[in-house]
Amino acid sequence: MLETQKLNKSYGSNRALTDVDLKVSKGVIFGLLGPNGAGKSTLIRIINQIIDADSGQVLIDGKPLAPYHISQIGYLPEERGLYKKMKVWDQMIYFARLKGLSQHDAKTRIKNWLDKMEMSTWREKKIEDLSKGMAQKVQFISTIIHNPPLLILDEPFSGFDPVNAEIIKDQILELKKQGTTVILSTHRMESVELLCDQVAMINKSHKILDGTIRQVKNSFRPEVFHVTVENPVKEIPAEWTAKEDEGAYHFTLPLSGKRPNELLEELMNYGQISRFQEVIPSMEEIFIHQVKSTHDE
Ligand SMILES: Nc1ncnc2c1ncn2[C@@H]1O[C@H](COP(=O)(O)OP(=O)(O)OP(=O)(O)O)[C@@H](O)[C@H]1O
Repeated sequence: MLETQKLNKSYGSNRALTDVDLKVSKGVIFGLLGPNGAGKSTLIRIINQIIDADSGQVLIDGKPLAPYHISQIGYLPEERGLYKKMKVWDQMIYFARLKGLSQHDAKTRIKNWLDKMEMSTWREKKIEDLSKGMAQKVQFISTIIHNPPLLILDEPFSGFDPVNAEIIKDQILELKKQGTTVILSTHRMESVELLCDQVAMINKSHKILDGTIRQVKNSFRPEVFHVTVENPVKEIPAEWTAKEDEGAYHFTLPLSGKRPNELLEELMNYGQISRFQEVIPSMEEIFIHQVKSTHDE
């Protein structure tokens, strides 16, 4: 659906993107990750044709990025931009018409979305009278009202309480079900784990890793297992520093070159094994590890 090839961008002597190659498959939720100042917004602005890259190119469905692609992209920027004096309904009609919808389609879709987002009673309120979360909902609906095949969401959950964040999350999953490709830029790693199929991480203008969540996690497996032995029949070695709890011994062991089954077989000599579970790092742990290790270079 979207590909970037050797994208470069500098602001004066400040490099924001260095040879960034990305491939976003159709219909996936793609997490664009990276610490503050990594270059994510710059990349998003290039895809949205707000700024130009210094070199490299962006392809959408195999075609070089062009002005006609703008109508195919729904973009929720990090800095929200609504007209404070306008009423919710008028604001939405304005955005929908701007995206090329007929008056009739705009009205039908906005009504549906306001119902879905539990905002129907707010349609005559001015934006300035809304809470931050409500205004965020208005902006979210305005972003997706024209059913764009590509959605770019920059921190879509910021400003939402957990209940409303859940509503937005469900809507993003629903859009994915309908075939929308979503690029999600967020610092909330738990949302990334829940929502994303693929991720790419940018740090100091370079892409430092990418792949499916499973591939990324597999490449950071520490090859360590959590083990529990119930009522051991043999003394648990002291160096395993096991914690005892009512006859159950819990400890963590590295594979140390063995295959998991070999380790398990060895452990079975100690008694009933009620837990043998590989330690899989969270995306949060991987993020922190990667950012710190490139920082130390
Ligand atoms: N308009 C600008 N002029 C000069 N430098 C800029 C400009 N916009 C961004 N930069 C610089 O480019 C680099 C990348 O910034 P960018 O905003 O793309 O990062 P980001 O990953 O989106 O960060 P954040 O998570 O904080 O939003 C940073 O060093 C930033 O200071």
